[in-house]
Amino acid sequence: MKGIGASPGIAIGKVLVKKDPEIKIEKKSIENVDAEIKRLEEARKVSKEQINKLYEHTLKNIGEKEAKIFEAHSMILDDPEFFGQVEQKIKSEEVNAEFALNEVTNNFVQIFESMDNEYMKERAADIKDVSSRVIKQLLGIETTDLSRLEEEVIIIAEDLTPSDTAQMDKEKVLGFVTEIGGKTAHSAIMARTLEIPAVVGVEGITTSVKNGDILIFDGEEGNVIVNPEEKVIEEYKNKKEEYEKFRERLAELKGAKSETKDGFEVELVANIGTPKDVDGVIRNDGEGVGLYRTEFLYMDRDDLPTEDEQFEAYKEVAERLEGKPVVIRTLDIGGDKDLPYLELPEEMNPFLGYRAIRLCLDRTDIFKTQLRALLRASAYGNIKIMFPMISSIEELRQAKAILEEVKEELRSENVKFNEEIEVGMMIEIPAAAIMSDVFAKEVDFFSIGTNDLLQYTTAVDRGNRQISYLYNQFHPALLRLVKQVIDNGHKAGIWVGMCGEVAGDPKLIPILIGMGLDEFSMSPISILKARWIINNLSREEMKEMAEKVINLPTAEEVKKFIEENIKIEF
Ligand SMILES: C=C(OP(=O)(O)O)C(=O)O
Ligand SMILES: [Mg+2]
Repeated sequence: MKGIGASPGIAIGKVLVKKDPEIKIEKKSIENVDAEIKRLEEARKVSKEQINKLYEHTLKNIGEKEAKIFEAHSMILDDPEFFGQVEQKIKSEEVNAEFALNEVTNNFVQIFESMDNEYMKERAADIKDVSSRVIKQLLGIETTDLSRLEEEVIIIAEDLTPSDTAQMDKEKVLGFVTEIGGKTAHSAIMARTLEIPAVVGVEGITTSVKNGDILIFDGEEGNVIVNPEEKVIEEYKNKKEEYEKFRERLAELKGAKSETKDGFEVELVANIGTPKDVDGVIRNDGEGVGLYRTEFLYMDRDDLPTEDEQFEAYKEVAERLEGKPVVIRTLDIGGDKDLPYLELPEEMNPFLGYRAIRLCLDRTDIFKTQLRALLRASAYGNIKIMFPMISSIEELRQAKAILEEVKEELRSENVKFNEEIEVGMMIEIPAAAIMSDVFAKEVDFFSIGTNDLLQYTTAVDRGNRQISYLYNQFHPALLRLVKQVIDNGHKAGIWVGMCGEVAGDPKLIPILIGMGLDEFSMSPISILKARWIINNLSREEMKEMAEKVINLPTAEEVKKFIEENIKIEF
């Protein structure tokens, strides 16, 4: 089977299908009401222990914010109103506990879901989650608990939610394969951060394998082989060994310069989502952070993060990077990244809607709080501020004006910050790329966001599997825009980086070197390989290659040209 390679590495092992079993709840009349209530109490107690363990595991391995979800679950389990109603039903109707619990759950869920409020709808999901945990306990149904695995496995699932990936026991999970998702899906980004091999977008995988089957997959190529012959297993074992040797060789590049054979030096930096991801940046010798996606600070919680909470997170990253550059992007919410508690209106075209800088310029309370936190943290390291989704000069000027207001506020309060802080913008909307000569005069740097720039340039939804064949990073239209942005930036004397997935694409890195890109920002796990590639290139030769490539008519031809003409021996 074939999917999209989402996180490099080869996995060989036993399958564990993460499927939630079908739950059938029958109504039964019972004679001993007290015994039934006791049975419910018992199931609640075990569920409580499970949730506490999940909380501890998440707190220790992921973070406080991610653990909060289990705190909420625990509170539901302790809710006297909710469980009081369940007991009442068992008593008055003399019915079994699972039936009573299910009925009460349905009532609550219906009420919450009918409210025109995203936040309450989310709470309905929490209640369902907790209730189904207790019901499974009552029925003796086992579910796959990804944080407590008995043996090493490859996880197969329809999709993995952030809390699934958060719970995973990295020691036992050899990798995962999902039906849903593309290279930029949350689960894919998470896999790369955890450095676990993964393939996404494999249609039909959950029904074609069963627990205990042997599976092989290649997280780079996206190949998945079910129950392979001994010969194939041997072949992949060798491949895996080679890959591991390759990673060891790459490890020797720690501390080396990121420069071409003819001395063109670039910066190889990392994309991160949380302060915890800095571990991976340091482990992989990142030369800084080129994109800190601050959305995650705002997600999976019930209210906005305070200025101090944000300050602590930004400061931690800046300090741990010890003076290396840290580009922090202001809130890029909306599109596929929802914040239920903001109660954003439903939109026909969320990717073209009220989001990112548009939302921030409207909700200046949210924006200013973040800018205050960013500026305060800038006193502790080399922070640069970056605005997402800029489509017009007016937006950029407005954002900068608000930043100036906040600076003035801090000055009047005698709060220290870096007066020289660099301010840049993402180039991820075609209008910004086309106008980059104008924008370049008003910012300190550009960072090209190819994930969105490709989506908007080709009008192809980056997450839609049905048309994913059209979402092609080799599209010459994208490459022409990239070249134009780099040239315009350089003409105005500013540096140009890239933080979309293209920056870490082994086939396109040589072309970007040819175009003169200054900074490459990617998943930490891709950094050393990128350094290897760059160390083996000649800038002069790549200049010519880039020239040729942007004059080819199709993505297919671009890819073929690169494969045939740029050979890098690993
Ligand atoms: C880096 C980008 O931002 P995000 O993936 O967070 O939209 C991009 O659009 O390329
Ligand atoms: Mg983007």
